[in-house]
Amino acid sequence: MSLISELTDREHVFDFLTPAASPVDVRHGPILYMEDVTVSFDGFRAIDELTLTINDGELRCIIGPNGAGKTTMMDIITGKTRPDTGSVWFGSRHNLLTMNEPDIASLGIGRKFQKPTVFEALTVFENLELAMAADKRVFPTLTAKLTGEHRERIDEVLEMTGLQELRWRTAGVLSHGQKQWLEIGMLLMQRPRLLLVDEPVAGMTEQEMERTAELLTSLAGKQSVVVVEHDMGFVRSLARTVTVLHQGSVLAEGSMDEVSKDPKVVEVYLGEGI
Ligand SMILES: Nc1ncnc2c1ncn2[C@@H]1O[C@H](COP(=O)(O)OP(=O)(O)OP(=O)(O)O)[C@@H](O)[C@H]1O
Repeated sequence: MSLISELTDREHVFDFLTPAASPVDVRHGPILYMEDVTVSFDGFRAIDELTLTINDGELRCIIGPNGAGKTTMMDIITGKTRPDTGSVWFGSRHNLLTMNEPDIASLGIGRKFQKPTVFEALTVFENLELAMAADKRVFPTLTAKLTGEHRERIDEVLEMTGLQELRWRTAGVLSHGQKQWLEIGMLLMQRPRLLLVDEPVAGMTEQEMERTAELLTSLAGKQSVVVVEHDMGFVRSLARTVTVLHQGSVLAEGSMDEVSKDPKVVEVYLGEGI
């Protein structure tokens, strides 16, 4: 079909209007399933036969000493790094190893890196608006004027992140913690199914850490959240299942109390205190 006839054919569904992907199917199992995943860099196994399951709606903390493979694991889930062997499934329908980074993101996997990357010159509201526009499922329906539905979503996210009062503030003047919450809010604008959050509380005050724990806890259930964190006090405050990674595979899994008493875990942390 030529471009002209495509444009004049009102029955035609344009590619950009087609839903990004079929929905995630979690009826028969977890939202994320990694099995026997191995990645080597110049012969060094950064991830070594890693098997990990994240349930739908779960809030999971991943801890582990430096170099344990936490970042590489996130890179594999988001399609940034391809494993040498193994399988990675998002629900029972989507084989993530056959997909590229943008397609994985549009399936509903959002990633928050350690440093906040908000648009400092824009207001909190504009940052959220822009995050919505970046969603290719929403972009075609966004007009110069926001629809009521879009405004409602921004209001919802402002409430979830506790930034209602700051909606007209320029993001550049926010505190470090507020910027982190705004960036989490930007990810939420796209209604992700799985959020990967890397060291959210690094550089935060005690009060900001408490607020972040509340925020992440409140997100669980509606979406699944995987938090990689070094701050053990914070992980304890989330009081969820903790997975300890070491040398690219799972060393222990359980509550923070359980894993911190595990002799294998104590040995790995070499008395640093866990
Ligand atoms: N692109 C790469 N090339 C070579 N080696 C790499 C690469 N990426 C990671 N590694 C190595 O793989 C291992 C795992 O690294 P990774 O960054 O995943 O660990 P981590 O648990 O996130 O560590 P940290 O807590 O310090 O962030 C490390 O030994 C690292 O040096």
